[in-house]
Amino acid sequence: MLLGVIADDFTGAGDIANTLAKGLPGQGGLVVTQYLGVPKVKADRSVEAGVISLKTRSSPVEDAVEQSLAALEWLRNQGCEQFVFKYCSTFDSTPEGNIGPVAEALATALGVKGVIACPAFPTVGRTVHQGHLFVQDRLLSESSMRHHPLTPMTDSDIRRWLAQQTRDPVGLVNTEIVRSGSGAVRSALDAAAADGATMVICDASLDDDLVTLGRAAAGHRLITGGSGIAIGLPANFLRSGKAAGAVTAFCGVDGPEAILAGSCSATTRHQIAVHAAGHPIMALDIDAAMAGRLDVGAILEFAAAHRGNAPLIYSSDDPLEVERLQKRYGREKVAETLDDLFARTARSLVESGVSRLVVAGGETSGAVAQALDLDALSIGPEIDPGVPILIGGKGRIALALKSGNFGAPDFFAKALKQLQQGQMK
Ligand SMILES: Nc1ncnc2c1ncn2[C@@H]1O[C@H](COP(=O)(O)OP(=O)(O)OP(=O)(O)O)[C@@H](O)[C@H]1O
Ligand SMILES: O=C(O)[C@@H](O)C(=O)CO
Repeated sequence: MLLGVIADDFTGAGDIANTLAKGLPGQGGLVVTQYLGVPKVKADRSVEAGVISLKTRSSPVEDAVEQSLAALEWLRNQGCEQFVFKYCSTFDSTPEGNIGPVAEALATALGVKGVIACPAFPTVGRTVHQGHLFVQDRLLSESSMRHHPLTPMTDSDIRRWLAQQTRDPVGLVNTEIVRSGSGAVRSALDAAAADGATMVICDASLDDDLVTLGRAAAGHRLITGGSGIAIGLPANFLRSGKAAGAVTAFCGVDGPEAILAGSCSATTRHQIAVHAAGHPIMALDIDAAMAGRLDVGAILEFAAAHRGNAPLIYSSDDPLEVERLQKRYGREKVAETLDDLFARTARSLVESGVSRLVVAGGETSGAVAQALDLDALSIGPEIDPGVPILIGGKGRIALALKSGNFGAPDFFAKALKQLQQGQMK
């Protein structure tokens, strides 16, 4: 294994696994495996990039640091020479963490400073200018991320946001330097390190900027960012002859299906509305769930009754209703109860024969994937930007774990079809 990725959520892990497997057009990517949690056994020797999915984005800081260091240790033991800490392209975090504390702990363990921090993912409209993060044509703090249930993003100046979470000062490499080439970026990172910065926000608004950053990162022990930061990394390993690259055949999975949505993002709620126009949907009663009165049996009956017609079960709601529930029961308690509900539902669905499962939301996907005990997933073709088909488990389950904000309006129906049909990549 050459490259090790520590991802702070499960959908983000799939996102970067997809980027590494694809590589640059015409150049190809790496042989990638996505692990669910820190594996207990050694990796297969064929794996060139290992992506460890953690569920640490919203966990207490100390837990996030401990789990990330455990992941680093395992990846080091597999021989990795470079490590990526993958977080969200909308920089999901709170003033306490977890991006800053985890990144500084990894940097200390690896003995490095002047580390790239770049959440940009231009394909889905996330760009960084003078250290400010944009979602399409809006500043992050003016996008729907302002109302995120767990990590409301109220400051677009991610240098200032990150500085609240870090011990060391945070540096900036702006667009002018990035457009001057990888040599200029390397010098700027060295200068920031000499000034004491561990984390250095790097501007990027085009894939070409990310390719430049990727080239500048060749030989760096640690890189941090969204999946975009990985665009240029496979080429470094292919160019040096260390990696042979990936050619993978993928066959679809034919079997019963279900869709679970816990994301409350505007994108997911729109996708649910589009799906509802032609398919059965079931809204979960959160008050009943909080009172322990929500029966998984009723969800299974709904899924079984609508087998073949893409049944969707969701908790997703608008910001006002989310706020009401969080005020009434407490944010953590709601998240814990819904994670548990989705986990039990997914396990029962798979036990009842479901073998194609689409899940919306990083926390929700984490709860589901952990409940299914899948260990390692292979990466299939991309459904929409940032969302690959994933295959795993003894019974061969096909999954699409969708980040809350990703996917076209008709994502749910399209994903189920692609999980079934498969295609060569
Ligand atoms: N009706 C609801 N009321 C309150 N909270 C909810 C409701 N439905 C879901 N939630 C909470 O919202 C959170 C959604 O997080 P999740 O990571 O699954 O989606 P997301 O943040 O949109 O996705 P991503 O992390 O991929 O961007 C979960 O913690 C879930 O418990
Ligand atoms: O970077 C992103 O936006 C996604 O991969 C993600 O992490 C959402 O959970």
